[in-house]
Amino acid sequence: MIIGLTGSIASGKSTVANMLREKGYPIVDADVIAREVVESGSPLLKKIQQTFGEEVLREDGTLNREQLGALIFGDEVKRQQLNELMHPAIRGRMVSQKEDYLTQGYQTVIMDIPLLFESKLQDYVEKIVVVSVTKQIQKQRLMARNELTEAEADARITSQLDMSIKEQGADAVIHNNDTVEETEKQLNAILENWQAVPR
Ligand SMILES: CC(C)(COP(=O)(O)OP(=O)(O)OC[C@H]1O[C@@H](n2cnc3c(N)ncnc32)[C@H](O)[C@@H]1O)[C@@H](O)C(=O)NCCC(=O)NCCS
Ligand SMILES: Nc1ncnc2c1ncn2[C@@H]1O[C@H](COP(=O)(O)OP(=O)(O)OP(=O)(O)O)[C@@H](O)[C@H]1O
Repeated sequence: MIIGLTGSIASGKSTVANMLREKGYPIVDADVIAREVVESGSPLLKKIQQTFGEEVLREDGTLNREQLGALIFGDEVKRQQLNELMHPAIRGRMVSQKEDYLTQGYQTVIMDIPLLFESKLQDYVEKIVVVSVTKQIQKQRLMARNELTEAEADARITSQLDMSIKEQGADAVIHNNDTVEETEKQLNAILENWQAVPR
């Protein structure tokens, strides 16, 4: 079974993915792949530099993530430009990692894809779990984790689809407003219900 794990920024996807990893499920992580495809010296990083300017590179030639984030969150046109450059490469690697895990004999593969709904990737998975939080908790956790101002946090939150739309498209919703223990209980119930074993 291919399970898509999604939610909104700072809703708790990585927290849930880590629980799944500990239980032995293989995880395809779109955010990790998004870092790999722009490694220093990669053709994609060169294209990003040509599109957005020298300032998105650090002196050592690596991507300046804060700088690129400041450019694209809050500027819809630039964000779409970046998506068009990066998403085909990210999708290709996600699919090949998933195939590798299936070949290795795993019965369930988790695809952690923050933009699953925004990028219309529903057909890449069989079941969708949405990790949801209230707007207030989401903003608090995002500001704390990324050391962002309220305006910066708002720009990131509004660059994604509303949580209620994601919940409507989900096969199961995990409400991550309480303790991580409460979140894990909800996760366990879903896995049991779907009889989703790693191997
Ligand atoms: C702009 C970048 C460099 C900022 O890096 P930074 O380290 O600050 O953030 P990080 O990569 O950890 O992403 C954090 C979260 O931001 C959100 N996010 C990232 N990119 C986007 C985007 N293009 N549109 C909307 N939300 C996004 C996701 O919820 C993601 O989980 C980076 O997010 C990026 O390369 N984005 C484009 C690739 C992409 O779409 N990634 C999302 C998963 S496919
Ligand atoms: N139940 C919880 N209680 C308290 N803090 C939590 C809880 N769940 C997650 N957090 C914290 O909230 C922040 C966001 O969680 P996490 O990184 O798992 O979200 P994410 O959805 O993966 O984020 P992103 O979309 O940015 O990758 C982290 O700092 C995490 O430690």
